[in-house]
Amino acid sequence: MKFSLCQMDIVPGDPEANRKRVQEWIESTVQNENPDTIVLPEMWTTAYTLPQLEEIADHDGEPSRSFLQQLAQQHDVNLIAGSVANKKEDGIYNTAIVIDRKGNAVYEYDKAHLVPMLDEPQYLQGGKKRPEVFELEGLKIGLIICYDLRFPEIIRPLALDEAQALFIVAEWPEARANHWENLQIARAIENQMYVLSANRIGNYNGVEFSGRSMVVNPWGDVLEKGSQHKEEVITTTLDLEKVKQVRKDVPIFESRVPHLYD
Ligand SMILES: O=C(O)CCC(=O)C(=O)O
Repeated sequence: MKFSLCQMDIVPGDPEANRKRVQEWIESTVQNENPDTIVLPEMWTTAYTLPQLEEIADHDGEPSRSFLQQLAQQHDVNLIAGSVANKKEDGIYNTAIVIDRKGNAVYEYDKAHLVPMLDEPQYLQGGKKRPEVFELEGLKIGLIICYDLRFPEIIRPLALDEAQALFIVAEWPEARANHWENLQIARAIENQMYVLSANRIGNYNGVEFSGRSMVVNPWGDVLEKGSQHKEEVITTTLDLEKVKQVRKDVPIFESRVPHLYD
């Protein structure tokens, strides 16, 4: 399966403008790269305009879900469609959305860990469920949102449930770019799976975002890395034999001692 990771800038607080941009990104990515799956960054409808979210967040995933379903179907492409600010009954969540190429809503996940450094806990609710493995065309996938990357506790169960690739949708700041890069490599090595990420670029409210969207193989080799400042599309294919091979060569899942871990 061929994946295109969209390393975009985001217009703060203007979902309509961002939907227009995402539509253009999807159209040009399909035309230029012909991927099976396109990946978008975190909170791409609004960016981190937290005090405005009461007015501009989606309601129960709409209109983003329908907008993405229509685009996926029209362009015959799966969408790991980043995340959006999403108002539900008890507050606003940071919700990741996955749509398949037929326009089916395959999976949604509310970001579990809220970032104190960006004041998320003041404005958002943390997701109540851990991420689960879902499938796109036979590939077993885990999906997390940005700060979740710091919590191996929620990523290990995805590997134990046979995920072959972990996707990270993000707005990770430049100030902690070394954590961004090294944690992705660590998660790939310790879980012996591909790690692919789509991070935003640009600035908002004095925070510079770090780009550097990545593709890391299950051995921990960085196969692709976006630049720091430029909008770009990174396209890659995955060799699933590599997951099997690494798990065979260093059989950590057979060496685990679960009763020591509680
Ligand atoms: O963990 C970090 O340093 C950044 C996390 C973040 O920016 C986010 O989750 O949006």
